[in-house]
Amino acid sequence: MTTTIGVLALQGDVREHVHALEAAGARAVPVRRTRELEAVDGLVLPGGESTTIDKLLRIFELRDPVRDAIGAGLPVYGSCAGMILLADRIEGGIEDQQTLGGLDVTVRRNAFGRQVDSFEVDLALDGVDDGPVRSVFIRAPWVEQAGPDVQVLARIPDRTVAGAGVGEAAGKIVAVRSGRLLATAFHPEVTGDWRVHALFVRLVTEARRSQSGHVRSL
Ligand SMILES: NC(=O)CC[C@H](N)C(=O)O
Repeated sequence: MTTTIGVLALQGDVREHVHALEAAGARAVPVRRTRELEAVDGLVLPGGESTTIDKLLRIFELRDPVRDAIGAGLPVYGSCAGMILLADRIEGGIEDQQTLGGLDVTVRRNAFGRQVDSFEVDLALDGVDDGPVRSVFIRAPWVEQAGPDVQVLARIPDRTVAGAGVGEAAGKIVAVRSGRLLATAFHPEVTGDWRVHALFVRLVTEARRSQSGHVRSL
């Protein structure tokens, strides 16, 4: 059976993730309702605006169901705003901004500066073979602090990039994994290189297999 992955479709670049997931071999469906959430093997939280997605999650009454699903072990990949939503702690959020949480990291929102400070860079990513990944940062966060169980997959290289505050950015963590949660500060869905999505599809497929194995062994 094909792995089905939902893309939270409240705001952000939903279409790009649907396309990337399908190119990486999964079936991809938009998720706006609880019953749609219940039908997926994994979920992508897209790039966009974390403050808006946070508000819409509450309006659509999806915040608690998504939090519960994460707590129950649903594999989730967050890209940019999605990384912010997965973080347990946030710096630079607006008043009352909440995250879904699950990932033991502190993210700094808009860490690289403003929209004009957006940039691209080639990153070596742990778990992704065949060379560096072209990584697009658009008003991106970085991970300020990661807990002991969080695996760092990529950091900003020393020689770097255009834009304000970049000296400070060298060495910052921009991709992490913890159990079934994966997050990148950048947007692999816009580059035509589907290796990060393929990594997530593998993670979801393995989680599904180990679950059905578990059910069989009961
Ligand atoms: N490209 C993005 O997803 C930008 C994230 C945005 N700055 C936020 O705070 O949500």
